[in-house]
Amino acid sequence: MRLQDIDGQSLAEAAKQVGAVEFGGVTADSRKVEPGDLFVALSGSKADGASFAKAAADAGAVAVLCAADADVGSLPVPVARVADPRHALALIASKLYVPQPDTVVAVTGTAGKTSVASFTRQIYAAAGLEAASVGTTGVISPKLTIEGSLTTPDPVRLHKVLRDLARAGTTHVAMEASSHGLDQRRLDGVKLAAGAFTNLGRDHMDYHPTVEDYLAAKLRLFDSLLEKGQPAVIFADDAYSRQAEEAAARAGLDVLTVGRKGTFITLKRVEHERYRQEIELSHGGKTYLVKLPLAGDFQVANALVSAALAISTGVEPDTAIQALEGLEGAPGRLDLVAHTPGGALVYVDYAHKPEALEQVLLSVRPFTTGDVVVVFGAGGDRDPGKRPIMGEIASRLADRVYVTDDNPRSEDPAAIRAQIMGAAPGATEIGDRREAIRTAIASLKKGDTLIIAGKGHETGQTANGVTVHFSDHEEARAAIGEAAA
Ligand SMILES: CC(=O)N[C@H]1[C@@H](OP(=O)(O)OP(=O)(O)OC[C@H]2O[C@@H](n3ccc(=O)[nH]c3=O)[C@H](O)[C@@H]2O)O[C@H](CO)[C@@H](O)[C@@H]1O[C@H](C)C(=O)N[C@@H](C)C(=O)N[C@H](CCC(=O)O)C(=O)O
Ligand SMILES: Nc1ncnc2c1ncn2[C@@H]1O[C@H](COP(=O)(O)OP(=O)(O)OP(=O)(O)O)[C@@H](O)[C@H]1O
Ligand SMILES: N[C@H](CCC[C@H](N)C(=O)O)C(=O)O
Ligand SMILES: [Mg+2]
Repeated sequence: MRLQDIDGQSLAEAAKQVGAVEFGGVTADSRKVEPGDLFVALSGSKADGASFAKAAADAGAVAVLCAADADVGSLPVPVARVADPRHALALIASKLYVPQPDTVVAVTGTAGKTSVASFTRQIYAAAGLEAASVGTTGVISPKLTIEGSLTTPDPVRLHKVLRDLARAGTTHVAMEASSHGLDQRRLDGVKLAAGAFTNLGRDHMDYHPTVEDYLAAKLRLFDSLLEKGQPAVIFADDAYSRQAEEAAARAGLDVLTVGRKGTFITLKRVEHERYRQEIELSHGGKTYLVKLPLAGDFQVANALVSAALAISTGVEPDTAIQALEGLEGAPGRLDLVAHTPGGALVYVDYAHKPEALEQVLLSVRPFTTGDVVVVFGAGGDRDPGKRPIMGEIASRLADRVYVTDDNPRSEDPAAIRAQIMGAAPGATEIGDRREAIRTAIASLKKGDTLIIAGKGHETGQTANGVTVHFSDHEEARAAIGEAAA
């Protein structure tokens, strides 16, 4: 491929600068260059790709693409300069690694992305379509499963995954659009059929300087990635729904709102049962009664967003809504691990940010006849501001609180716990997560509900650069066995 083969103004000038150089692949990582590749130098949070341009050329890169002001030194290969190298990288990857599945939808929001991507995949599958989801828990499809790493993979990996899925016969993909992914242009170049917004809360304040910046990154999905007239599904009952609706309307999208205030799918009534909920909703002038086999108010929101994404991309409304009755929760999202022999419920959940913790604790209260108990911590090298907020939420909404370690990464675990404990009067501090889970489980009485929050599907715990195997599911089951023995 040559740069001049790629349509679009953004690369026209660069194409002139490198001439008719042919490249067979593209990468932004000098360590992954294969002979014949185009190397794109990105200025990142830790390193400046420009300083690796020489190494890339030495490894066989045939040309280098970089920012207008990048200092790549003198190189034996042609150099092209563009205003937005991350956008260029994504665009080039999208042209090189083809085809893409016919229908790709993306969901953004602080919480619910993994769940919505999973539910939408399940609805497509129930409609008889070959479907996949791509996100925090990896790539999930009938033919290709890849363990997760980033929520939104880098553009080169993403486009290779989309190509592999398409080649394997996948026609429908639901993917997560993280704020990092949107900000870093990882999804530019994906031909999207629809987008969705779930909610906005506190997250990633170590990356985004302000909440406005964080919201703006999320809204790139609507104002930069979708095309006029395409569906924008918006959960209508969040504090930021209005802003999302306005942005989508300004971009000329087809705004479809869901929720109690929603007009595309209107939520009329919810009745909580222990592990499931009965919901009444209306769509297109018809009323539906759905038995949603999941606990948690927030799962109703996620289910409605997913149904709307499926309907707006061609699934029959009756089929999409009927499919909600068969949904399975995404792994580690309010995941019922066990009933203890003593009559308590134990859930593993991925709430690692304030609003998620608040939602999950509120969600289990209606069916908890005893105490709500929570075990949680906070990850190191991530926004420290959320720690006291989560401490306050836990002590306000749970009856017993155990503060423990999450993934301390490079931080001192005791210092992280102290920041939570300072805002959680009455909480018990147990650094060792295994011991915290055991102590919490041993304390359970009939009717209690325990939430082990923060790590969800994760199977490792990272401290001081070392990751050891650790699964909240396994630990909870082992502790229940021990308590019963
Ligand atoms: C802060 C952040 O998002 N960083 C991501 C970003 O790195 P970066 O662009 O800042 O890269 P950098 O390390 O500074 O290096 C700059 C450039 O030099 C290149 N380089 C570097 C070294 C070398 O020897 N040669 C070389 O060419 C790098 O490949 C890169 O192109 O781009 C990289 C490639 O795509 C990502 O792997 C990396 O994710 C890091 C590992 C990460 O932890 N990201 C997290 C925070 C993240 O993205 N999370 C979101 C949201 C999660 C959620 O809420 O669900 C996600 O989507 O997963
Ligand atoms: N719609 C929602 N509103 C509020 N909280 C939610 C919602 N959906 C899920 N949660 C909470 O957030 C946690 C993570 O959910 P999920 O993985 O679906 O979201 P996500 O946006 O993909 O999160 P992450 O960015 O961490 O991957 C759940 O375990 C639950 O505690
Ligand atoms: N995608 C999120 C996941 C956090 C999960 C939590 N267990 C933690 O380690 O902080 C992040 O990397 O910030
Ligand atoms: Mg996710």
